[in-house]
Amino acid sequence: MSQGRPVKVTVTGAAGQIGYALLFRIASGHLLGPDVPVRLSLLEIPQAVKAAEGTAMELDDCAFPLLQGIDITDDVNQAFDGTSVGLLVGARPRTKGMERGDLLQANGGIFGPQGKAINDHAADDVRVLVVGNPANTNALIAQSHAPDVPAERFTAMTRLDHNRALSQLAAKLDVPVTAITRMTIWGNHSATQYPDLYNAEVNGKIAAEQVDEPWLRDTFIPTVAKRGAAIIEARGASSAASAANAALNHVHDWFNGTPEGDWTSVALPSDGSYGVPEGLISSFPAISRHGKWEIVQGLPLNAFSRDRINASVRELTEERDAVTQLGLI
Ligand SMILES: NC(=O)c1ccc[n+]([C@@H]2O[C@H](COP(=O)([O-])OP(=O)(O)OC[C@H]3O[C@@H](n4cnc5c(N)ncnc54)[C@H](O)[C@@H]3O)[C@@H](O)[C@H]2O)c1
Ligand SMILES: O=C(O)C[C@H](O)C(=O)O
Repeated sequence: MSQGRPVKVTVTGAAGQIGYALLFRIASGHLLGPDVPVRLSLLEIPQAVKAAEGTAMELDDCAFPLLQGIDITDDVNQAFDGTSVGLLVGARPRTKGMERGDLLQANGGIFGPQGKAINDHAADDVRVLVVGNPANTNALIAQSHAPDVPAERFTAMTRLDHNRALSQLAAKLDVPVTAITRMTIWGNHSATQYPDLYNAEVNGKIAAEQVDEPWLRDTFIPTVAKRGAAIIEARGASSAASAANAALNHVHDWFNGTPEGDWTSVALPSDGSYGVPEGLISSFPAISRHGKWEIVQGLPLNAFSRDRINASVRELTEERDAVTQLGLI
């Protein structure tokens, strides 16, 4: 039986691919838990509101016990009024031949107004996941417009990369994904991301010691880092269901905690950890305790790892400078 007051969850881009893969699972309890009622607030651009209404009709037709209302709007302030969870998905996806950073001009302008609306209208406990690409820098744009909201409540999604790394390593070693712990995606959700097998473990032993180095460096890392482009090549469109799944994993763990002795990957505003410049939204190993992400401290980084992380952080710094030049933060 669903208990208590519903948690308001705002999803932008509700009429899009990811939105369609996400909303029914949120209403089924996969976001916050099987006993947490939700109220959905769907934000779309005016010309897509009718499509969002169609999705809402289907949500109604599922008669979900946990779904206690759906609001649909093109008004950003109304969309975030009283919201506790913001899933900022609405943004243009890249197409074949583009890098995610090429979307900065097209999408960057979306996230400032949404950050301000969150600042002015969201609930005090609001937590935000930015999915729209380039996700890390779009999260920085949104966060920079919400000075009254603790910075760490703004995150960007690298959980899809994290899940991809688990899947690739499991296939290589012919183990279930549940045999793998302590996986980390460092840096930017881009081709410079660094999936770290020197701290990951398979059946309790360091992963890097169980694979050959050429495979690790020349196959595993590029396969994970460029998986988004491979999906676009194969599907003719960017990832949707796997992205929605990762968004659900991210928020579910944020609210419910990460497993004891393990961690996940979250792009968070840096506090200077691991030499990542303060304020950059970069992916770190993170645990969730009492609804708060904490960066896992003290992991050893060899020279190779350090170089890879530095390269991705350099890209994030360049993106931050670019959006500053554009007046977006
Ligand atoms: N971070 C990740 O791991 C990850 C994974 C997959 C996709 N993505 C990104 O997620 C975004 C959405 O992907 P998609 O496949 O759903 O795209 P899509 O084109 O299918 O849907 C995007 C939706 O956003 C809406 N939208 C555009 N501007 C908006 C605004 N200002 N407010 C509200 N809604 C707005 C559009 O009308 C559209 O319905 C893309 O930028 C894509 O690159 C990120
Ligand atoms: O690669 C993309 O453009 C979509 C998304 O960021 C992904 O990683 O699948």
